[in-house]
Amino acid sequence: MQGTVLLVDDEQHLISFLKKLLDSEGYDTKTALTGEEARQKAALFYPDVMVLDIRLPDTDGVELMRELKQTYPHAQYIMMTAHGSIQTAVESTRLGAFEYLTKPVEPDVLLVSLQNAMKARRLTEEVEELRRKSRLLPGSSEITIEQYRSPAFRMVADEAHRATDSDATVLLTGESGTGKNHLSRWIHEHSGRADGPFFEINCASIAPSLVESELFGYEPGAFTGSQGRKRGLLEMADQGTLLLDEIGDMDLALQAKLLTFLDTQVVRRLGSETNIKVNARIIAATNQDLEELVQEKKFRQDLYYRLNVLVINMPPLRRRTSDITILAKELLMRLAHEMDLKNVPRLGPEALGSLERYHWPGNVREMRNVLERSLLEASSYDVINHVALGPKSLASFDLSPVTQTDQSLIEVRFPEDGLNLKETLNQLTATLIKEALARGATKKQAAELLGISRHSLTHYLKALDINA
Ligand SMILES: Nc1ncnc2c1ncn2[C@@H]1O[C@H](COP(=O)(O)OP(=O)(O)OP(=O)(O)O)[C@@H](O)[C@H]1O
Repeated sequence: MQGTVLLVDDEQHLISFLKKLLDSEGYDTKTALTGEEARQKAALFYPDVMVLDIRLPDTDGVELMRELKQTYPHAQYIMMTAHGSIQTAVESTRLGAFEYLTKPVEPDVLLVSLQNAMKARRLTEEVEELRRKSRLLPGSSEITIEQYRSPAFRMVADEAHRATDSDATVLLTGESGTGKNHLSRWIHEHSGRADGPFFEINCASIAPSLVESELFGYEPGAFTGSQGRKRGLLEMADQGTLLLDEIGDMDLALQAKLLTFLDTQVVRRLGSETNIKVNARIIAATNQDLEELVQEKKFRQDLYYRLNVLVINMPPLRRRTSDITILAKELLMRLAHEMDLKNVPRLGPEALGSLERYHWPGNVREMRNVLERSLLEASSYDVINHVALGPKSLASFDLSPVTQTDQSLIEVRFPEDGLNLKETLNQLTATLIKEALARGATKKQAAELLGISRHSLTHYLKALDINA
């Protein structure tokens, strides 16, 4: 389809003739005989281009354009005028009309004008999209997940590939900063919807009532203070993807509305009776335990089941130690780009060792911050020899089971005569390493089980005096 056009003129025969002409050229053509009808049709169909007669029975065409432009600023407007009102038509271009045509309108002239207006319409959309992308994530089109080799992340990559092959709703879980948002973009950009829009909303950072109007949109007067008309993100994400970040924080009443949307793919703006069919893929993300929230009655069970179809669990960075070198390179590349550096800095062996030994409570986000700080503090931008890790480095050691399937707990015996943190953690590290050596046939496998590099394993064996 070429796009949606709204023709507004009170001459019924002219409108019928033009509609036939435009339909045959592949446009989705809507018509209106009055200003009031034009307002209603515009609200229903969001035309890309509106062709307005300057003289309408109930309103002045230029006034109508000025009004519509406020609600639909991205649409393009073509004015039609009889000879006597050319001055007014010229004035309309000053107010933002794309062009004016004099009556009787030549079909070819109208078609060329429409084609150009459609092009301009698409261009504004593309510029908007580019602006949005560059604001959100520089170089987002280069997101890659193939380079990460840790077993924990390979599982993620496999699931992500599965997600690109379907339109199913995806649930991304995992600690804060593990890259859920990042992965959702990858899924979008590698799915059949890559040419469609990607939008996101964080359900925790704005008030529940606002989340609802952002998602579903509204009509004038839908609630106190609502002015104008707004399309919701679900509508805007048509043919694309919408990320609902922090879904665990979504209000219960809104959860019910979301569930209805997922079942029907139909949206109704607040204050409207009209159903709008939307084809948007939903990715939901959370760092909370939704099952626990269901038990606490803070999350609807039916919605949980509905979301729990294609679940991708992002592993914390401390379980992806063998990815650290590559991830650090990737982050440095992005930082260098953002800081306009000529070369991408390298990491010295000592700095890399520190990154691998650290436990990353804030995950990838923390690593990015650490590298940024180190870059700012570095004396040269060629090699970073030192990374400035936070004081939390050891205190945040993860005591939960190493794999999801392995539910066995590790007991820590606290010394009676004091709680020496370093000693306790060393004891725990040694226990884990011995267990990994017993389970893995080779040192390489043991290192993989532990999620660390062979180099780090050798370091620990030596430092903790373990006989392999
Ligand atoms: N593979 C990656 N390569 C480069 N940067 C990454 C990667 N993964 C995550 N990041 C960066 O790390 C930061 C945190 O990632 P992201 O926002 O995706 O995490 P999140 O899990 O969605 O966090 P939260 O739960 O707090 O919303 C972002 O700056 C993101 O660009």
